[in-house]
Amino acid sequence: MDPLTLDVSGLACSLGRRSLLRDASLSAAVGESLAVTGPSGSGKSTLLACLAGLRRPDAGTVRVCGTDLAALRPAKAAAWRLRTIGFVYQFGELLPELTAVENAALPLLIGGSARLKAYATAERLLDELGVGGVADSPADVLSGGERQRVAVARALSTRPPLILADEPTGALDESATDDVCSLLFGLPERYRCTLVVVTHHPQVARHADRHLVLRTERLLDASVVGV
Ligand SMILES: Nc1ncnc2c1ncn2[C@@H]1O[C@H](COP(=O)(O)OP(=O)(O)OP(=O)(O)O)[C@@H](O)[C@H]1O
Repeated sequence: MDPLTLDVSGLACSLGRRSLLRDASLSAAVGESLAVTGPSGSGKSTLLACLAGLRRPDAGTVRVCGTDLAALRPAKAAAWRLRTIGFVYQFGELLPELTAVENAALPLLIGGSARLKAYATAERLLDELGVGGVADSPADVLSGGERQRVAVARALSTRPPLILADEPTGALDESATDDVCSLLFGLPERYRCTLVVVTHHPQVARHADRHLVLRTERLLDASVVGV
C-alpha cells in the first residue's frame, strides 16, 4: 500500500518566544483534501512551512510520502521539494515579465527538463485548467482568477504528490473564489495528489474532505470546535 502523503504527529513549533503549535497531528492520503482555518496570526502559514520542510519544528515528526523531513539532508531538500510539493500562494506570485506558459514551465526548467518538453507540459496543463487562451500573455495582464489558474498549473507541472495552498482565494472576488475553489478541490481526484489549503474563509474550507481549525496552539477537527 502507498504510504500516506502526509503523516504528521506530535508537531510543536514556536517562533521567538511564542508557541504556535503544540502536539499537532494530521494525516492525508492520495486523493484527499484538507483545509486549515484559524484566526489571523494563529500559525497556519507556519504549519504549511513545517509540512514543506521549510521550517524545522521543535518537536514531532513530519513524513511526506514516507520521507521523514528531519532526515532530509539540506543539500537534497530543494530538489526533493521541487519533485514532491507544489505551492499556490495568495496572489499567484507569478513572475510578471514572463508569459503564463513560461511561468507554468518554471519548476520543470529549474529541475533540468528540456525546454521544449517543459513548455509542452505547461501548455497542456494550462489547456486542462481552462487558461490555454492566455498561454502567451504576460503574467501581469492576467485577471486574478487567471493568475491563480496559471499558479495551479505551475504547482502541478512536476506532478507533485502534495499541493500546499496558502490563502489561494484571498485576493479574489466571490465569483472567482467559487471558480478557483472548484478547480483546486477537484485536483486530488483529477491528478491523484493530496491538497492542503490554508484559508480564512469557512466557505472555502467547506469544499475540503476534512476541515481542521488551528486555535490556541491546537489543531482540532472543525466539527469538535463547532465551526
Ligand atoms: N520569523 C518569525 N519570527 C517571529 N515571529 C514570526 C515569524 N514569522 C511569523 N511570525 C509570527 O508568528 C505568528 C504566526 O504567523 P503565521 O503567518 O504562521 O500565521 P497565520 O495564521 O498564517 O496568519 P494570517 O492568517 O494572518 O496569514 C504571527 O504572529 C507572526 O507575526
